[in-house]
Amino acid sequence: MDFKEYPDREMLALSLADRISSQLGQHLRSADTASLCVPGGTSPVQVFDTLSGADLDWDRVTVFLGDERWVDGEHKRSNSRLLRRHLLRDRAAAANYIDLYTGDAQPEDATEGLAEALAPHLPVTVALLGMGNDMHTASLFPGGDRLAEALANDAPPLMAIRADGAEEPRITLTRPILSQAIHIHLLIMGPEKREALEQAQKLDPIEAPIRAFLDAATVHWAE
Ligand SMILES: O=C(O)[C@H](O)[C@@H](O)[C@H](O)[C@H](O)COP(=O)(O)O
Repeated sequence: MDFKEYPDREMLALSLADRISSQLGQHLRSADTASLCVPGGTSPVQVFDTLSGADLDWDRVTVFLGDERWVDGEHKRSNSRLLRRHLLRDRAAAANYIDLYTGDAQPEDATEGLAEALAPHLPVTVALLGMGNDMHTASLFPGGDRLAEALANDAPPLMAIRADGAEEPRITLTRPILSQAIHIHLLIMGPEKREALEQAQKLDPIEAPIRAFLDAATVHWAE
């Protein structure tokens, strides 16, 4: 695990957005397309705002979330809503966006179709992850009803998951898809998350799902 500490959140956002756009740009030098998987939640807003203005061939980049809350795209808890407001605008408005919320009654109904839609964009070029204080990442929650299946090496690319820590049913990319990303970044801010990260390093993924990605990740932290 590579740990980077920044003097403040603004520096973190600028530097991480620059790193992500450089890695996508570098990939596009030798490939026709690139893919970017991003988290929802609240932490990535500043990174998204900066990244949306990056000078990239965005029309060759496919963007999707690592997980989505099973709510309508206009709901205030929708991660897609956050993305449309902060990432998929300015230059990044030209990106190809795969929305994980399909409008199906249950996330289970959407997993197969989405797996087909994502397949041409794998492996993920850059995966940006977030983490909750309970050490979940994407919607891989400790105690999640299908967590063990989602962490297995043979997990399907996406799964529906329900957990006490999640307010609504979720759809999430699973361990194999996220861990096979070419570049993995973890964005965390504040002392509680730093403590949670230290704790996670001592635990198994079934107790601390973020643990499954730490060896390959660059962690970006600011107070
Ligand atoms: O939909 C979600 O909730 C996420 O994708 C989730 O994995 C998130 O990244 C963490 O919960 C951190 O969230 P915060 O940035 O809000 O702390």
